[in-house]
Amino acid sequence: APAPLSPLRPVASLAADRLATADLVAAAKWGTDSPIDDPAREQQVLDSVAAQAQRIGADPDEVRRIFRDQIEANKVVQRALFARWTAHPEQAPTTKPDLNVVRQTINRINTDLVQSLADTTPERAAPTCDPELAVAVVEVHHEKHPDLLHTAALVRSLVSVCRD
Ligand SMILES: O=C(O)C(=O)C[C@]1(C(=O)O)C=C[C@@H](O)C=C1
Repeated sequence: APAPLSPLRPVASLAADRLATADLVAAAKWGTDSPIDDPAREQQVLDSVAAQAQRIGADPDEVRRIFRDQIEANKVVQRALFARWTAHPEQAPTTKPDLNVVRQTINRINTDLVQSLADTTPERAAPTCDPELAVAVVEVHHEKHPDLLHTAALVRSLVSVCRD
């Protein structure tokens, strides 16, 4: 019989999907005046996920904190890619995605991630949360085989998932 999946796998999996969008965001911004940091967009993301959390009975402050980490991790990937493309211009992207389209994808992932956080409220409060989250990260690493940068950023994005 297959081993049971970590209950936190959907959370880790969606966080990984969200981080995969950082490559597209970076490509959209590369060579333009749009900075990696967009405080107005961050505020919009945080207000929107907090409102959704409120509607579905999750803790809005906790969801806000977790999404601050999601955004921070996204910027870690974007900054690393900018540094790589600056040092190795031949690796820079040759096509530029539409940032608004990428943000629509991010919005959909945000919605699913808030739902997964709400669904795992008891697991995230349990003393088993840290080991289960570690297992989930390994499972996602094996499933999606992200590179080291994205796996390191994934770990960064999940630091507030386990409640106290
Ligand atoms: O939408 C962007 O411009 C992004 O870079 C993505 C993102 C996010 O993770 O949601 C990250 C950094 C920006 O400051 C704003 C939002």
